[in-house]
Amino acid sequence: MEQKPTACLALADGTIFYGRGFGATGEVVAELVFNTAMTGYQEIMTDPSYAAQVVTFTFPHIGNTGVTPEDDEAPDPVAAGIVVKWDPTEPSNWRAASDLATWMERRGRIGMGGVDTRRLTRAIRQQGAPHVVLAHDPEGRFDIEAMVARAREWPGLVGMDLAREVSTAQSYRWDEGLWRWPGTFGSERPEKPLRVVALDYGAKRNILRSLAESGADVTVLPATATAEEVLAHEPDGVFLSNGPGDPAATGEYAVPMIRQLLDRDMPIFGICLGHQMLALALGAKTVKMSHGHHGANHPVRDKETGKVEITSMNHGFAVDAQTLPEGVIETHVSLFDGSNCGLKVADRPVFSVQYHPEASPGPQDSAYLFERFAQAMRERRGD
Ligand SMILES: NC(=O)CC[C@H](N)C(=O)O
Repeated sequence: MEQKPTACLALADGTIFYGRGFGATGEVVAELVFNTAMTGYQEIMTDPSYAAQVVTFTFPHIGNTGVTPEDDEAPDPVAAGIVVKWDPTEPSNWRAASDLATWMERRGRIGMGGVDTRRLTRAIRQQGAPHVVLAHDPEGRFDIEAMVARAREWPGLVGMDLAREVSTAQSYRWDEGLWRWPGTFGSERPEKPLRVVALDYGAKRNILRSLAESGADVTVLPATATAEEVLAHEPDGVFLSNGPGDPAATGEYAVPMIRQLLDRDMPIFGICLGHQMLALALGAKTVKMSHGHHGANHPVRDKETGKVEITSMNHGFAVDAQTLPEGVIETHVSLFDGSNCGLKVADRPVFSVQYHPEASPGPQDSAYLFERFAQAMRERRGD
């Protein structure tokens, strides 16, 4: 006998997908994106950049390795829900502290299995990332009309400021301990660590970890910190993190703050949302992409060396390279669609990338960027 569907995904254009629910019950409205990574579902779901987004994975087996707190990029999953091909099975992994469905249930995240994710991904590619309602009800009661209407009425991510919502409320020192993640200088702290202020717009832990591994003492400040508050820490450099939502919607706090930092000779490094906000502060514009880039094997060309990096990506907005002002150089481009993937300010230690060099999940080709930032700070300090 056919099982009654216990989960339902309604797209704003009226397309309906049915499946089996797992994780939490309830309903969420969000943007739907597809991610092509074959591993790293936990890092993806806990990446705060996925706020207000439901993720469908093109890889069919999600949940096989369970979840472990060590792989969290934030204390809780942030993606609004996930849609997968096969129902998650019992994990087969000695590191697993929980299975995916139980973890999602405890943390209020909805999952839906048994979906033709190829068809769904094709729909996303054709129409752009759609607005959707994802619902899980063990009784299988779905008010389809109301769900479609809710998806239609949802305003979407353009103009949505989410960075300050997911940011830390209090400043803190990143102190996970290098003994746990020995990096380029082993388990020893450097004698005179570089002082980095990291603005948290939804920062992933592995970015803070990577900064620490490159020899930095990292202080994390809330998204709305002022330039005075940043400079009060006497940093050797300032890091602008990844994060959710529309970069242009941070124009009231982040962009003017970054402009003030640019007036100093301060080394600045930005990743993803940080890259986009830096571009805005420099006078460029950002645009919403059709369905964005979400995966762990995106090729990017370094325009200066010609070298190709395989990168991890997660973004739905992009910097419009045509709008970069004089003196700001495009350093990296996507080999998928030619979109901007990096910039630097000529003759200044200010640079940023659209992709994720912290490789969590994903390849480590771009780890050199953390060292480049450290080098820029050492030079400025005269080490
Ligand atoms: N990972 C990120 O920082 C994403 C940046 C921005 N929210 C975007 O979708 O483009």
